[in-house]
Amino acid sequence: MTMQTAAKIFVISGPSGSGKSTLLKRLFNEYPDTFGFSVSHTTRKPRPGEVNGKDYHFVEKERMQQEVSAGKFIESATFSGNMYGTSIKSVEDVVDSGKICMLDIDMQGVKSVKATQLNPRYIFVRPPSIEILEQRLRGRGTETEEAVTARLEASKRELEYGDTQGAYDRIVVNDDLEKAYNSLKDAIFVA
Ligand SMILES: Nc1ncnc2c1ncn2[C@@H]1O[C@H](COP(=O)(O)OP(=O)(O)OP(=O)(O)O)[C@@H](O)[C@H]1O
Repeated sequence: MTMQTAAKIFVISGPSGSGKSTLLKRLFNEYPDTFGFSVSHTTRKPRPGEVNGKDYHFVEKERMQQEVSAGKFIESATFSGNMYGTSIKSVEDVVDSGKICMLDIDMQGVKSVKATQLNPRYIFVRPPSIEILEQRLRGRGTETEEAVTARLEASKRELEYGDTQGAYDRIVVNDDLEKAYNSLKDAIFVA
């Protein structure tokens, strides 16, 4: 059975630790052929086994800088000297391949997508509270104390924006995972 979706592109946003990856992982597992992620660009060198156009679009720094300046990217950032980013075209490529594109991006990315013609549906993944968000971030054990503090600080702005009228089409509260997952599917699929 093929199910109809409410859009061809979904933006999934929310504070770090709110559960975006957890929910998307479940979705991709349950519907392995329906959804896709866009392929990011990077200026770092490919690692052995990495395939250009599949793992990343590997590009020269000068070219990527030009394309970022030309507004061809939804988001871009530099980590330890290497640029990373999501181009508008990489999102369109997923749709052209017949898949529904899932974009996991932050608030700045959301604002940037809103300035494009992509016309996605916007879903906000909200933690039940800042306290629980903090517990989960610490529980994940992937961040230094400094990074946890920075993410919690950023989450305040993310939550504020999430509460802004019209910022998102749907809010998924990630308290009980099962309920949150059903609420996500409800936002994606058309009955
Ligand atoms: N409903 C839930 N109940 C309890 N724990 C949860 C729930 N959802 C997610 N978690 C846990 O919270 C942590 C953060 O979740 P996850 O990594 O999916 O967040 P994220 O929004 O993708 O974060 P980031 O933006 O940093 O990638 C993980 O350890 C995950 O297992």
